[in-house]
Amino acid sequence: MEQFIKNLPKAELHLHIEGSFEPELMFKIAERNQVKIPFSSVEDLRNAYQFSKLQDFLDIYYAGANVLQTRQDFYDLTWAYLQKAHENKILHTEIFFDPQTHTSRGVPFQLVIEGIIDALNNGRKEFGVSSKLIMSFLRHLSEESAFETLNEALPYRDKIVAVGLDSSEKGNPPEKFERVFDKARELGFLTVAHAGEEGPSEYVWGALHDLNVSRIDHGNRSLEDNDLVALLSDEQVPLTICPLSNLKLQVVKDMGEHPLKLMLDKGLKVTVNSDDPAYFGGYVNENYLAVTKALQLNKDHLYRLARNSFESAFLLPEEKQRYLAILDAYFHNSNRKLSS
Ligand SMILES: Nc1ncnc2[nH]cnc12
Ligand SMILES: [Zn+2]
Repeated sequence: MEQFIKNLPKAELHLHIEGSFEPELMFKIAERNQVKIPFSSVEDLRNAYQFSKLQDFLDIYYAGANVLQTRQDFYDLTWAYLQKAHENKILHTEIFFDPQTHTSRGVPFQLVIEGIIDALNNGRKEFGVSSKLIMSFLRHLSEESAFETLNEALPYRDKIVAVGLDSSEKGNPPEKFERVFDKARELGFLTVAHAGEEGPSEYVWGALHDLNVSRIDHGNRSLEDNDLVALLSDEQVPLTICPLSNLKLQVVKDMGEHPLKLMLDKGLKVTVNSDDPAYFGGYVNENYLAVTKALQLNKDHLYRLARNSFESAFLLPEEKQRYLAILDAYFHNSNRKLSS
């Protein structure tokens, strides 16, 4: 099964580029920029990655991002992820970036996005990995700050497919950003939002109704509301599920209790993603493998998850068809080998 997952063609739809910042690269860039990290070694830093809730992680994640200062830094960060993506048989990836994490420290928006875009272009050229960029607003900050960020993005309108919403969920409901999301949609951006990770199922309703999202990031707590489950299933709203993230942030206590299989059984459009792989112990294949082992998933489940990932991507219908044909060929070939 490990081999089947390793070579399974897939898309990744929930990946924070700042969350792919591996300690080794963090130390290298810190040295280059002459910034001090309050840890004596890579191991020391990794040992600090013990979280009991989302906020524990966010505190260390924002501290780590402080090291990033130049266009080259953002290039190196994104390039390192794309190499992992290619190794994980990701054919298409949709990457979140959090501009406010950087602009609030005086790092210009332009330098952040241009470093990322350079690497994405190179990933397309070197690996054939296609990509989209999603600009995420930090929900613990104000509506005004989100509007400022949206304005800064305007020169890059054609490079950003969607806006998203992340950071501290509890106490920062989707409706806080209703007007910014209205404006973003008016400007032609698609919308997504983190909802129902730690926050209640009401936030998933809010993301759907107030922010008009095309996908829900996480959405685990949707299961607490049967009417919501019915709507998500009827409308086939994609959920970008992140199993290792859920375990590390104690959204689930044990992988055996992860609701992913239940969600599939309820007809929800579930995808598997890595969220912040440098902090949560694995890239997308490790996420597939962890749920496969803990929930006894079979190849049909895995095919369904990979299929959902392409179907839920912000790609043109003909691009999706091309990827789905690659996936189908892989799946049929692997079944043929099995029966011969
Ligand atoms: N899992 C997560 N939830 C909310 N905000 C995030 N930012 C990065 N990862 C996140
Ligand atoms: Zn996330």
